[in-house]
Amino acid sequence: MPTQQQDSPHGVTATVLAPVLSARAVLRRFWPIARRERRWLALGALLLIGAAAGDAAAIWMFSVITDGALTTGNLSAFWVPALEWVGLVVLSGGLVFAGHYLTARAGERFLLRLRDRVFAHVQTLSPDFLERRKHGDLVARLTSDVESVEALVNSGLVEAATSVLTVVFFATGALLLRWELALAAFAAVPLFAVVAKNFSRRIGTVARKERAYHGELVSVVEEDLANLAVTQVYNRQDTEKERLHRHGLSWMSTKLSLVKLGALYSPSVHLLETVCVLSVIGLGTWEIAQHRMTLGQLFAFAAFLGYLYPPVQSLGTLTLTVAAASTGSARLIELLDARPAVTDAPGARQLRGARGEVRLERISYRYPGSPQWVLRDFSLTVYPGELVAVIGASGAGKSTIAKLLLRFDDPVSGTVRLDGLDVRDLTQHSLRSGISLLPQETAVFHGTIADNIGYGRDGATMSEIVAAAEAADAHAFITALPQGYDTVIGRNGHGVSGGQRQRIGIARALVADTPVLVLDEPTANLDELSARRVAEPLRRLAGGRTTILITHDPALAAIADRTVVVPGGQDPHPAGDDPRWHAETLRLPQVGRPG
Ligand SMILES: Nc1ncnc2c1ncn2[C@@H]1O[C@H](COP(=O)(O)OP(=O)(O)OP(=O)(O)O)[C@@H](O)[C@H]1O
Repeated sequence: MPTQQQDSPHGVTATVLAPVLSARAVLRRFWPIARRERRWLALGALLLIGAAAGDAAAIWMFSVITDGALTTGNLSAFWVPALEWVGLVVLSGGLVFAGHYLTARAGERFLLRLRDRVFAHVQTLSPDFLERRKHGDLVARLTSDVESVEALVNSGLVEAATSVLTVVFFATGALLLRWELALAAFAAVPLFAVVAKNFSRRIGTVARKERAYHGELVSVVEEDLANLAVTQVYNRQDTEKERLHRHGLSWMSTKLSLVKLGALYSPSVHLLETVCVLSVIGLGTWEIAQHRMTLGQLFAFAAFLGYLYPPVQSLGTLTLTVAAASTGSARLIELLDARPAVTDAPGARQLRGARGEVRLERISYRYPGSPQWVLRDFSLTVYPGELVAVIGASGAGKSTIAKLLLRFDDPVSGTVRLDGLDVRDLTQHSLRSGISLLPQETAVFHGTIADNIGYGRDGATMSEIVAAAEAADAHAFITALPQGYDTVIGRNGHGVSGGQRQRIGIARALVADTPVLVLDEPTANLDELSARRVAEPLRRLAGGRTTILITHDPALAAIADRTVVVPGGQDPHPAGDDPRWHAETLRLPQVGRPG
């Protein structure tokens, strides 16, 4: 299935529309998720159908009052049917209320479950897969596309059921009153169907464009907000404003096309409806003149038709809902069908109490879709408690080693072992419970500093958080903040410096307290002073743990027990011309415990 957007090598984004799916395909795929809601949907639909039956009976009362009281002037014939009529209105009002509430509740619960399910699936996908996507487009899929599926699977189905049965009630009423006239009126129904089909086809095409443009717009907003500082530094506000405006214009024009089609649909159907009702009144007048019908019956007949056409119209509108839902569903299915790069093997084992021996055995790896080998026959053993610096040219594959160890993907050949166990035989959850990763820039969530440090381990206590912050040399700066550990930091670590953010990351890793630690260029984004300040906490963090320290910084590499070079990459010398790299360090063996 094609993706919604594809980036050309030149960075120009082409919009690729979602494929067309039939209503049946959408239902087959998503109906199982509505399983728990089915009885509530059925009950809601039954109540709404009951309300429609109440309305049909009320119309009958109208005919009784017209013929019994109105045309004869007999007031005593008015009260009983009038009271019955009021009773019916109260009853169907109650049924409408309960029916709408139940179906809406079922719809919302379906929405919640579908969104949870899609998000849970997204969490199984590799970070590389998600990085290739535009985040804004993923956001659109998890929000508005999920809603469009709900509109079909729940509300749509209930509407279809109630509309069909409502049509049956009012059609039966009309047939019972005067079947010849009723058949003449029904002759118009195929006309409604033709109009609805025509509109739904056109709306379907525009809706697919609208969804795609919406995804693009959300992506641009997301990217612009994330990169606001760069925009301001390079004075590119106008460029970004113009870009957002352009995407906004595309979305606006497709939305207006949708509105135009929707707005044209209603009057077209209304015109059709008026012509039908007038033809029936004309025919009915003739029937009255022939004494085959009373005035009350003609009024009731016209009322039945008045109630009959709206559900016919809403069945037509439903085809428009299907068109929109088809687009949203296709985009969700594309995401749901994306297979995770790795899954737990059947019978995968739990890793418990790891000692922390890491062994890469003749690993070869290339990224999916890339012809280029990143690692060829690469081997490395890191013994429990050992701190090994991994260096190499840019692009040599150092970070790739970290990804393979954390099992974001599996090597094409070779084996990654933890404590002698092939990581493919372990559950991903238990494997990752044994390894912490400290990247170039610590990711922070919108929340307090305490929450961000405690993120390392579910259930971490405040005293553990404070102890970790002390060991990470973060306690002093945290307590100097007016709110201390309760200071809220934004998603981008707003309010704390790069070095402080890394120390929060170190504290988080200390809280996690895993036997294996991967430090992926932890000082790369820091100035020399901050980098030096972080070195000691890093040493404390690494103490007693198996640590792989990926770095370009010779001073930081000096804290390692030994250094390993990853061959390849773009730079002929792993550390450039920096004389601080000790030639002998670079020649240390890659496999085997150092003497
Ligand atoms: N998701 C990806 N898809 C395709 N190729 C990738 C991906 N990530 C990295 N690469 C490529 O794999 C190679 C190794 O990347 P990696 O990030 O492991 O290098 P590195 O040694 O850590 O580099 P640096 O020191 O610059 O961080 C590079 O050529 C890179 O372009």
